[in-house]
Amino acid sequence: MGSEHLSARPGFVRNSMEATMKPVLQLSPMTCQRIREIDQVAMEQFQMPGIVLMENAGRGAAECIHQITPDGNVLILCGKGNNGGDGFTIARHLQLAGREVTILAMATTNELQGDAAIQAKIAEAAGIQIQVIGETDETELLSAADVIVDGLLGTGAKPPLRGRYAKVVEAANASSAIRIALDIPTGMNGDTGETGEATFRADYTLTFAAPKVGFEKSNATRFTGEVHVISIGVPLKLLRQFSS
Ligand SMILES: NC(=O)C1=CN([C@@H]2O[C@H](COP(=O)(O)OP(=O)(O)OC[C@H]3O[C@@H](n4cnc5c(N)ncnc54)[C@H](O)[C@@H]3O)[C@@H](O)[C@H]2O)[C@@H](O)CC1
Ligand SMILES: [K+]
Repeated sequence: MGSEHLSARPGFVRNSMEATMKPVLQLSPMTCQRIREIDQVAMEQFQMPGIVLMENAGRGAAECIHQITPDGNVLILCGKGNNGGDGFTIARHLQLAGREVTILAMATTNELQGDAAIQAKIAEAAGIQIQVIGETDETELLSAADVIVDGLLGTGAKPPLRGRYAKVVEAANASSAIRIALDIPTGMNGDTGETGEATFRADYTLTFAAPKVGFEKSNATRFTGEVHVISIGVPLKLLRQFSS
């Protein structure tokens, strides 16, 4: 029986956000350092490899993006670290959901390391279109996008933005696309909420594990937009250790 008949059956749970499980415990806002301790404890005490955390983060963020913007083409900006790794992961899950996805990477795949390099290689093998900054007309890509996802910098970076990051952020802000930031809007200090001259102005920020304390500072919401917390799949016992 084709799937089209399934959805006609009463009570059929459509494959939507409601079907996604949410942790029973929401963590209060934390500093970037405290968040990185969660990742460390998850890896060292709970034997969770970093790539598993990244896969959970990326899949959860992709589901949320697909819910917020059910259609339109998606341009994912990927930095050189694990924030970029999340972007490569998201690309695969959105493609799987039938979305048209393009990646604009700040570095070539062989310049990446660790979990980000793994996710980038998987995206390459999956045939996802990856354009590298400087080797493509990024303004054309940015102006053609319906949705722009900011996977440039997360908890591992502090403004002011170096190199081409500021130019890409300003071009993204000038576009008419819906803007979604991963973890922290690039250009914002996650602990203080301070923003440099170039800060990604997000309509939504999908932040991992817990909100960042900087999001509560004055005028931070101008750059975070609506904040959604995305689970990275760490055990409830770990969340309990970190909930004040
Ligand atoms: N296992 C984990 O640690 C997980 C981390 N996650 C993601 O990983 C992110 C943290 O990743 P990283 O620690 O690799 O750091 P980021 O990816 O935030 O940034 C680090 C990279 O940015 C560059 N950089 C730093 N400051 C800069 C500046 N001012 N201008 C330009 N470039 C700058 C650094 O050279 C480095 O290449 C989180 O924000 C989250 O998105 C999630 O995947 C959840 C799991
Ligand atoms: K970001």
